[in-house]
Amino acid sequence: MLELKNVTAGYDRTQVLGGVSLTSAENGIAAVLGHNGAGKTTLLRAVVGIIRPTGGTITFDGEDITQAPPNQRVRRGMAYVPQGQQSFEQLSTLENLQVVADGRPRPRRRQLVDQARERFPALNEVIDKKAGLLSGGQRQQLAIARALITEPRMLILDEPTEGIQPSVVAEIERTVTALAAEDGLSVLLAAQHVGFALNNASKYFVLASGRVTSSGEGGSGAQDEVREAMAI
Ligand SMILES: Nc1ncnc2c1ncn2[C@@H]1O[C@H](COP(=O)(O)OP(=O)(O)OP(=O)(O)O)[C@@H](O)[C@H]1O
Repeated sequence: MLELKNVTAGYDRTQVLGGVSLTSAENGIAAVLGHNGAGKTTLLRAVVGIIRPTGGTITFDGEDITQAPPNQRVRRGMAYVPQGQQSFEQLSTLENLQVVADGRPRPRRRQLVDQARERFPALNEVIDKKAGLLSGGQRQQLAIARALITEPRMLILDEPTEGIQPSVVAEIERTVTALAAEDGLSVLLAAQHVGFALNNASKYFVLASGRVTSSGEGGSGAQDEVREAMAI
């Protein structure tokens, strides 16, 4: 579905990605693993079009989208949840969901909001609370729920469980796994911590200094190789 070939990208004169090639997992999770500063966020930004590659190609469903603007990528079915759980802080949880639903065809809006709430039942407990008053875990769930309302085919998550309390982490992990397994979403997940991302991934890519240094099939069997590649 998503394929990167030899992608180089960075900021002004700083090259961060030094020629990255990878392919996503069809109906599964592709995990991009790497330490702080390895280039994971930069890679996801290039995928969603926030920064343009300086070289290489990105194709999505066989179409070259290397230079396509972000809105075109969204229309093609990408949904990006950046690190930091952004939402409208002054709006309630429900209003945050409805704002996204307003961009969908009218007859589907209600159903899309309901489905997102079913995926993240914890949101129902804070449905009228302002998003700015939610916990980090609740905000992360809201951010993913908002992304789901756009009915994506590919969900792109940047460190979705970073800095979140462990009980909520497990819930987010369960839901992300279910979205891939049951809803057939392709998930591209950037993570620093190997455990969940690797165990539930169909494939993994270790990124170090903007290059893929190790890749293979996911699952617990790959732990040793990944830990060695990441020197942990
Ligand atoms: N807006 C920017 N302008 C210039 N350099 C940047 C910018 N954003 C990131 N960088 C640099 O790019 C490199 C890779 O950062 P990136 O955020 O992609 O890594 P990461 O693997 O996602 O790490 P983290 O987990 O800390 O976000 C770092 O050296 C960082 O300083």
